[in-house]
Amino acid sequence: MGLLVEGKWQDKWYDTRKSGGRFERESSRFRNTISNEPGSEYKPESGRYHLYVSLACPWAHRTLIFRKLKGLEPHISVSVVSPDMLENGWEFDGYPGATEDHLYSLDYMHQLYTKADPQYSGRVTVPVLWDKHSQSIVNNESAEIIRIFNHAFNDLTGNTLDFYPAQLASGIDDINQRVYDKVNNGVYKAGFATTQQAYEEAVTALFAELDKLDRHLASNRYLAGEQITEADWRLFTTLIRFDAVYVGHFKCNLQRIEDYANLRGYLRELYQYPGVADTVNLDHIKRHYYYSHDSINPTRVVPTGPRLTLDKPHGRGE
Ligand SMILES: N[C@@H](CCC(=O)N[C@@H](CS)C(=O)NCC(=O)O)C(=O)O
Repeated sequence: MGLLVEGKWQDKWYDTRKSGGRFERESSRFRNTISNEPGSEYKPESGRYHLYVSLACPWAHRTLIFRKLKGLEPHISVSVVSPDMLENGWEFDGYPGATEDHLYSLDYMHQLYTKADPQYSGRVTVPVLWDKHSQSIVNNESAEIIRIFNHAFNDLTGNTLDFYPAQLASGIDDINQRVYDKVNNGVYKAGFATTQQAYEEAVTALFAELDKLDRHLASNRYLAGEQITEADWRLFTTLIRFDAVYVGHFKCNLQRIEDYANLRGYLRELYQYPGVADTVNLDHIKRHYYYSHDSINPTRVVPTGPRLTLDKPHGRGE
């Protein structure tokens, strides 16, 4: 675990001293888009782009789901890093279910960042959407990559499924903001807190939001109403990791998703949505967190359980 400083790798854990033990996520640096607009540097073309992901990472997982549901697999290739993120950060080490770096046979993700910008300073995160033509990073912010996947390649794929429809956009944005702050990032704030107070703040806000979402799902099939949207997929990648990792490793243990009357079935339904289960790798998920964060789990022992019920009937149609 570390970061790049002016292009040089340094092995450092998150510094929470200045923020009262609170984990603060750095914003992503590469924020370009892909479009057919005149003057656009990055045009939607088959075979031109490559996605770098970890199957463990909830942010990268969003992009894999959109790649799958939007029919982009034949057009955008993928490399999968090892779940073990150790002193060199994300790497390609032959772990089962991971791949090599299909483009450049690099050993480490930080080498990809310095290929894009030799003076790069900052964290080396996944996902990364890479342009093979200019050999640069198009975007490394998952929230933007899924928006790109949602529409930019529609002419190429003929897939017009829309997970961010204009008439629901402002509602989706509001949900995303709450879910990001309290749930998606909330579990990290709880898990990486280094003071009791910072942990309690995060865990209290997290479960208040989960309670609220569970109540909402008692009378609504999905977060933004009657159709699945981006807001659901963004919540899904945290929920699928929750009982297996966040309850134990990040101490988010007031209750499990399995104990929520509505979130339980909702999670099963999204997991059972055609194609989605193929994007879920629970071995990478458990291994990454329990093995990589040795300041939280110094023995690196990965738990055997829990037994999950993701394939059981979801009952959401009723
Ligand atoms: N805002 C980014 C966050 C991505 C992110 O933080 N990914 C984690 C993995 S789950 C990572 O690569 N962390 C490495 C680090 O922080 O050094 C996004 O959503 O794309």
